[in-house]
Amino acid sequence: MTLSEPDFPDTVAVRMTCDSDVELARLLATHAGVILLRLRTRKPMPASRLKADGDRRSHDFLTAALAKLRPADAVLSEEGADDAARLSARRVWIVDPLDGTREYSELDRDDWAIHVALWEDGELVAGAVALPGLGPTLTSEQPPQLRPAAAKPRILVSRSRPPAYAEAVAEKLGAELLPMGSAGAKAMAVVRGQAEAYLHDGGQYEWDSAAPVVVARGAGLHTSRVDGSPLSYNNPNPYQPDLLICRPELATPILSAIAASK
Ligand SMILES: Nc1ncnc2c1ncn2[C@@H]1O[C@H](COP(=O)(O)O)[C@@H](OP(=O)(O)O)[C@H]1O
Ligand SMILES: [Mg+2]
Repeated sequence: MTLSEPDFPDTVAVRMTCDSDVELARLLATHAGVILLRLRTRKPMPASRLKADGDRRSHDFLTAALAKLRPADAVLSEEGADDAARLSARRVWIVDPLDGTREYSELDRDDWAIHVALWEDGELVAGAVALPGLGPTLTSEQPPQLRPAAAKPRILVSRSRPPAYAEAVAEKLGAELLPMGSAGAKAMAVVRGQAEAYLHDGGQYEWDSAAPVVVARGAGLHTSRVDGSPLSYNNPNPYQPDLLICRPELATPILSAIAASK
């Protein structure tokens, strides 16, 4: 695969400044965001085409850049064929080239994201989530300081597929549910103090949560499955159907409410 002309100079710039894995994650996610913003604003096209082109272009950029800049590492991407070599690799980049694909194709929405995470020797060690519609790319190393929590907890859920028990959990906690697209956008809204929790159940894959989770951990948030068990990455089957990211003081109350509501 070759890099397209407008992308190549940026990749050269990345190569000159990318000794740090977290900095590389930040630069790649941010640049993929530029590619996606450009595609979205350049000329009108049907939503189905925009989604397909966005997924493909961002994936092509990320995988070509990683092949060039980290040739010894494996990659697990939502948009690529899964290569079993990742199961014996020490370092695996877990990427979602466009999370919130549906929202990306709705031109007035900004709840979509690019996820770049690095798994090394059994753990997520670095990552970045770009939010091109909103501006910032957040990383596991320099997340913003957590703001004070709202008195009435705000729990983010999928716009299209909220957990069946979400209403019951919210009622038990005296919380409100806020629908939003994209796992990365929801997780970063918790990091940025716009909500207290993100709850998902019913289906998801490792690339949907790897980068959001490592950034959220860097910010001091709780991350787990909805039964409280640890999240684990680079598994033979990357299906990981549920997720809780929340302020640490809400972990026990939310997990108890989930257990009582499921
Ligand atoms: N039930 C389900 N099964 C598989 N993937 C799901 C899912 N619910 C949500 N997801 C994925 O999780 C991400 C966030 O979803 P949502 O916006 O609904 O919260 C989306 O990723 P992509 O946009 O990368 O496909 C979506 O496809
Ligand atoms: Mg996704």
